[in-house]
Amino acid sequence: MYKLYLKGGDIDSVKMVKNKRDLKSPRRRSSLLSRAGVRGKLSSAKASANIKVVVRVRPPNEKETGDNSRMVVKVINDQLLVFDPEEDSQPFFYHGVEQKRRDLLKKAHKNMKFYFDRVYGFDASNNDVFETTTDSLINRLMDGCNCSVFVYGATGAGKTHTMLGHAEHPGITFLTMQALFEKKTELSSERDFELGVTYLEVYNENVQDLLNPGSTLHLREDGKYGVVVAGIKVKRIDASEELFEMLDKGNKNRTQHPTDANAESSRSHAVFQVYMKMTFKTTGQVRVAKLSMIDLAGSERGAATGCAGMRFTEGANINRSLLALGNCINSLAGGLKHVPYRDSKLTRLLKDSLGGNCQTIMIANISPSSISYEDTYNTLKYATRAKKIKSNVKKNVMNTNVDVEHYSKLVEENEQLKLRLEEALKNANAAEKENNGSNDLANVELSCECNINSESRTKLLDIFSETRKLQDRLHKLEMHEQLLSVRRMMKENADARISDVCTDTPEKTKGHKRLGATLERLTKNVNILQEELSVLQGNKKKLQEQVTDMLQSEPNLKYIVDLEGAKLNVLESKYEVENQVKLNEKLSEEIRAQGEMIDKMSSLLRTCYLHVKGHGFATDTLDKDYQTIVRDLQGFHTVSFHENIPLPCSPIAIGNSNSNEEESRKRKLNEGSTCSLDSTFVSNSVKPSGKPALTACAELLLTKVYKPPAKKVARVVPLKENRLRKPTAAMGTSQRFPSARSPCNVIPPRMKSSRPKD
Ligand SMILES: Nc1ncnc2c1ncn2[C@@H]1O[C@H](COP(=O)(O)OP(=O)(O)OP(=O)(O)O)[C@@H](O)[C@H]1O
Repeated sequence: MYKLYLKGGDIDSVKMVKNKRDLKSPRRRSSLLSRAGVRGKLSSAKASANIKVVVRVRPPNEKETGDNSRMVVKVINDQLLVFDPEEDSQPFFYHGVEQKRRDLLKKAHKNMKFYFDRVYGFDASNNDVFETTTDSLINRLMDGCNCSVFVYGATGAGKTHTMLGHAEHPGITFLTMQALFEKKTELSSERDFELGVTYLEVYNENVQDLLNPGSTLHLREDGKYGVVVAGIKVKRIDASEELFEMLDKGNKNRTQHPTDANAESSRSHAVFQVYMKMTFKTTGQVRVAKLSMIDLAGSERGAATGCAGMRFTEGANINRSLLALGNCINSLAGGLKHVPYRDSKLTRLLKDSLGGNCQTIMIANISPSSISYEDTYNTLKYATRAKKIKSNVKKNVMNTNVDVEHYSKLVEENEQLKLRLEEALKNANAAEKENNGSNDLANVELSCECNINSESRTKLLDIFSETRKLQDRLHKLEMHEQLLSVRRMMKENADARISDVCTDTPEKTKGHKRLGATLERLTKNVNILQEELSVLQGNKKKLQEQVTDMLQSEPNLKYIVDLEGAKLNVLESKYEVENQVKLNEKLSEEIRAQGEMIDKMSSLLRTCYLHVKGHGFATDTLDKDYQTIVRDLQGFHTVSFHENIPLPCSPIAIGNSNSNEEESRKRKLNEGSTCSLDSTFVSNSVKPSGKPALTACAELLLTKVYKPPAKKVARVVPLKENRLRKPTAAMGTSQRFPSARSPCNVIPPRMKSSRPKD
């Protein structure tokens, strides 16, 4: 029988479980064991493609060391653990005779073997976890790749301890940021860095900013960073020391309630994100990267927390979003095309961490005690499924204006090189003609001491001609794919808008279906194009290899290779610029359309607000939210690092609003404490007065800020008199429909003046 020799001892009796049949068939068991052995060796080679999954077993707490519980997790080595191991066999007597078989009255142990990229036992510190997980992400971030870490597990399993820790044992968030700052200092001579952080929670399907608590925030798709939270304030930090205080402050705002399992149970999903922009000082190349660190709420069953009422509903909501997360993990692991990210806010937020352009690490926390038997088992199964997810990591290198300039320079240089080489070849031809009176190119090359075989030359030129054709096709496909991806992103945004604006109406369902179908089609087309692209890239590579081989055997061909290579470079640069121009056109169109839509929405919002206010139904929160939107329309929408917005933000004049809140906001901006790094709709031109120019809709709202109507004395009107008249054709429009422009004229006097509470 196959045996596994591992550091922790001989474990050939342990099962590697895939499905229930594995437990029954000895043949399948042994084959699984051998496969497991192979997998152990291969895992590191595949780690970059798959989500890295690690498991941390926390030490038992006081309650768990009592008599009523036993340890159900045994760490065998740093990649393997056994769940519910068989206990050392105790002699079992029946009628005074020792039995060979075990006590049949006792429940069978699962004795399941689980492999992960890493397993941490009781002794592992936060620093150990950091060194073997997130430390490796720093270099990926510097390359411009998005990275995510999320901790998963039941309540009290040690998620917050791992993620945040405390002053003596800082968690991986702090340790990672510390390492990030060290790297930043190391690279500061070659790159300029801009760094901003956000900290938010998803509680009962609402997203809240933990650093600036206020109204609920919405999610949006962003071309650069994936899913971002619209309107969230990005806080600039310059040193890791500021971080602990900031996280502590954010944590105090986090929704926590004691449960039976944990006195300080976090009942929300907390997401800490770092946005980083790096500009290379020499080339001007820009890289952006996002690091997300997510502390998920407990995945326990309702019974484990002993919760009822509100807490039970809360638990149900937590489980719903974790269920959605589980469904996404299942779809991704199964390689399905449709992944239900939209089922919850949590999965929308984690979309790019799970299935997108992101290097992801999942840390599953478990308790070793039999008290948490079911939860631990579920967590281990969840983590095993997550291991199958593959992510697509690529570098976020932006083609900024600087890059376009760079390309134009390259085009120019290549053009010159091409001319020079053509000139050289012409001269060589002419010289050869003079000498031999022959037009034979082989002789021409002889004259310039190249000694090129004409057959090789023809072959080489054929290869280059083939490469040019491929290049042309590649360019067309790339352009198509790029535009399709942008369209897909826009459709996703439209889908998000429908979800936010409409209630569950047939129109919404219809709209959703339509958009869903378009999205599916676009995704399919993008995938087809990507496949074709990779085939073409492969062909191009083969041609390049052929050229390299020829060069090796005939170094004299170098002249031709240089000339043809230069031609190709020119072509490539031209295509790059063309792609960029097309993309810019498309994005400008989208921005224009969005601007128009915002104008319309602002107008409608104003009308609605005036009506609500006029009827006396406006609550303080509504007033505040309205003023916030007015301010936001000046240009704080999504998260991005805009070229013209300095960090920390320069003071921004806020139209004619002079409320206290406005003052405090200006003060904050002056201090540079918080900073919205974005400006999707901000107009960059600064008026001579130093005030930034506002968008049309912001101007509209600011100039027409609601002025409350003169107080009307409530008039008791006899019911008959107050009855609404049926509209007739003879009536003017203003009589039939309340006018948005003159709300006070049509608002009937209120019988009772009572301000509604929030
Ligand atoms: N590896 C560890 N070493 C020592 N103590 C730990 C470890 N992991 C967790 N603990 C302790 O266990 C308790 C519960 O941990 P923690 O609050 O991190 O759980 P949690 O999974 O975040 O729970 P919840 O989901 O309810 O917030 C804390 O008192 C914590 O200090």
